[in-house]
Amino acid sequence: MEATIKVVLLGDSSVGKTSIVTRLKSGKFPEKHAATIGAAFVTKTIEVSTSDTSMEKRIHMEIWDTAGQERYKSLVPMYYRDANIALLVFELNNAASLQCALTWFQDLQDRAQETQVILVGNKQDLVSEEQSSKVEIPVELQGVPYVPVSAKTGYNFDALNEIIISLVPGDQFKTSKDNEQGNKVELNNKSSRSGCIC
Ligand SMILES: Nc1nc2c(ncn2[C@@H]2O[C@H](COP(=O)(O)OP(=O)(O)OP(=O)(O)O)[C@@H](O)[C@H]2O)c(=O)[nH]1
Repeated sequence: MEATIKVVLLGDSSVGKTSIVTRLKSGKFPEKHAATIGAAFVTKTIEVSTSDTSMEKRIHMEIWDTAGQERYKSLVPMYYRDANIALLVFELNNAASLQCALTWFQDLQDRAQETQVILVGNKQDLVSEEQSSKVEIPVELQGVPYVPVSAKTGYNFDALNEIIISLVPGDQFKTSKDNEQGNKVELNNKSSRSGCIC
């Protein structure tokens, strides 16, 4: 069973969106950092194994990392359009960045109601465990899954992956047979369209 989902990261500049993408993709913390220009795109496949091998799932994630700098803000809606999941990233040591995440949440509610949201508090390595679990989540975000992480140490990335997996709707999964069938339909449509044009 396979599913392809679009995941987008939103949040203030320097909260660690690119570092989270790198940690998700390769399990590493990037040595060099440069502010994202516009947006960047990577893919990552997660294998979900179960005791019944016929039920094994593969999730292909198309991950869009957006730029947090103000000058790119107007471009961001283009990237979260049609996203299945949005990671709203803030820094645990910076309360203003949580307010910025709230602004993105309100934007999504206005323009992308279908997108599922995960609130990600990054840089857990810079605060105490108590501070990261006692974050004052704004009331609007209180029903949203929340996970404190550290892109630097890898803390809680298993939990983040699990939340992502749990948010992929069952009907998004197709068997390879379904996919072949989809391709056949697509080919048939193409040939009938080309017939019309002639
Ligand atoms: N201590 C610590 N630093 C981090 C962590 N994640 C990212 N950083 C640092 O935070 C800074 C910004 O990281 P980026 O990943 O470039 O942030 P961004 O949100 O993609 O920034 P923009 O591209 O400007 O939107 C860099 O200096 C990173 O090294 C973390 O978990 N812990």
